[in-house]
Amino acid sequence: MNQTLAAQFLTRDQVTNFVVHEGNGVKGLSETGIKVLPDQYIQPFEERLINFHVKEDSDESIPVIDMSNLDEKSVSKAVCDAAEEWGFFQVINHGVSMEVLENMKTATHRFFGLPVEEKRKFSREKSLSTNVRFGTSFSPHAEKALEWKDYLSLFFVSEAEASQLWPDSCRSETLEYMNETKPLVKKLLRFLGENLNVTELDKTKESLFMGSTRINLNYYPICPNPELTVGVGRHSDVSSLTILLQDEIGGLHVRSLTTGRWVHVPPISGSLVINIGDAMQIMSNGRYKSVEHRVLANSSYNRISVPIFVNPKPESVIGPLLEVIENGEKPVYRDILYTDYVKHFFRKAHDGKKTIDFANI
Ligand SMILES: COc1cc(/C=C/C(=O)SCCNC(=O)CCNC(=O)[C@H](O)C(C)(C)COP(=O)(O)OP(=O)(O)OC[C@H]2O[C@@H](n3cnc4c(N)ncnc43)[C@H](O)[C@@H]2OP(=O)(O)O)ccc1O
Ligand SMILES: O=C(O)CCC(=O)C(=O)O
Ligand SMILES: [Fe+2]
Repeated sequence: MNQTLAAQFLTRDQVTNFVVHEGNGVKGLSETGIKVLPDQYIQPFEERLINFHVKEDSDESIPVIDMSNLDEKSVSKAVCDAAEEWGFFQVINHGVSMEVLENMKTATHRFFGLPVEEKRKFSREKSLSTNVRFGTSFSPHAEKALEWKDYLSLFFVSEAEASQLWPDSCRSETLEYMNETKPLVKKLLRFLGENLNVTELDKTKESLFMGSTRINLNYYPICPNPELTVGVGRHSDVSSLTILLQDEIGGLHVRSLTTGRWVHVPPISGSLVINIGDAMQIMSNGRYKSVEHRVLANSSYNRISVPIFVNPKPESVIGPLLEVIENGEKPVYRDILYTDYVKHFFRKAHDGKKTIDFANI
């Protein structure tokens, strides 16, 4: 342990205890004013990549799609092309009001600004339900190097359950954000489905594409040595589709499928970032891509983001859709129980695109 940190925390275990077990999170650690990153946050060289293969001034960028374009066919084509070529895009004029988005960001800051004793009520150890979880990093028990991020993860069951279990400080704003994005989610899924010969988003398809929802409130505090660590390590989401609200700080990077380079996702005021998740890659038999992404830490600003993970129902069996393989296409994934897939994801550290190997034939 280095000299500066030793003045505040004597051992590595004391840091882990303070951050993970006492529930102070990396926000608490950052607010002690530490000047040097504790050892357990130091990522292996190849995972840091701060200047390596990152081209800020690159002519490569994820598509920005204007959802208000009256030519629905061209919007649908842009969405499906982006899902195939990038797995990521931003949408503007998407129908979710600026007020709802701003309220969500304010509520996120309000939750993380609560005293530790209040946030700890939602920790894995204390939470009244596994559907509500306040934590840090991704999977601290499984990780060799921790991530510089705290989160509140909310699995939606019903408004009644949310009113019992979700924190007062952010409940109504989160529910409103979730409800207001639903028409956008349905439209995107309709476009993606039609392109796969799924003619209607009926009850069966709704349950497969959007049968469950998880919302995470992410907090990335100021980091003393961002070049040595990550906010979130390389991963792909296990969702069907993720809708992400980010603030104006930036830091999200996406791996380009054409060049392999890391491309920054620049914050655009009022926009939402959309990405394809593993479940959709599997159901489309690999046509839509669930792409690796990661978040850099930074030394100047606290950053927040709020992803809505739109998922199959946990008890759904997912595999390449009949509509996709009935024309003779060879299935490249097997059928799996979605909840088994998600458990596999949560039980290991982030490892890029490896989760989907679980579904390989
Ligand atoms: C957190 O930082 C993240 C998160 C992400 C997430 C990206 C996504 O795409 S999330 C989409 C998730 N999908 C769903 O929520 C679908 C439906 N849900 C389920 O199938 C289940 O709720 C479940 C998530 C599988 C949990 O099932 P349960 O019966 O409660 O099983 P457990 O035994 O309690 O949990 C299994 C295993 O996972 C760990 N875990 C569960 N939930 C979370 C969570 N929200 N955050 C972290 N870890 C979680 C749990 O601890 C268990 O592990 P053990 O080691 O204890 O066995 C992307 C990037 C991020 O940085
Ligand atoms: O914070 C971000 O911009 C992205 C977070 C993310 O990838 C996730 O929570 O799955
Ligand atoms: Fe993600």
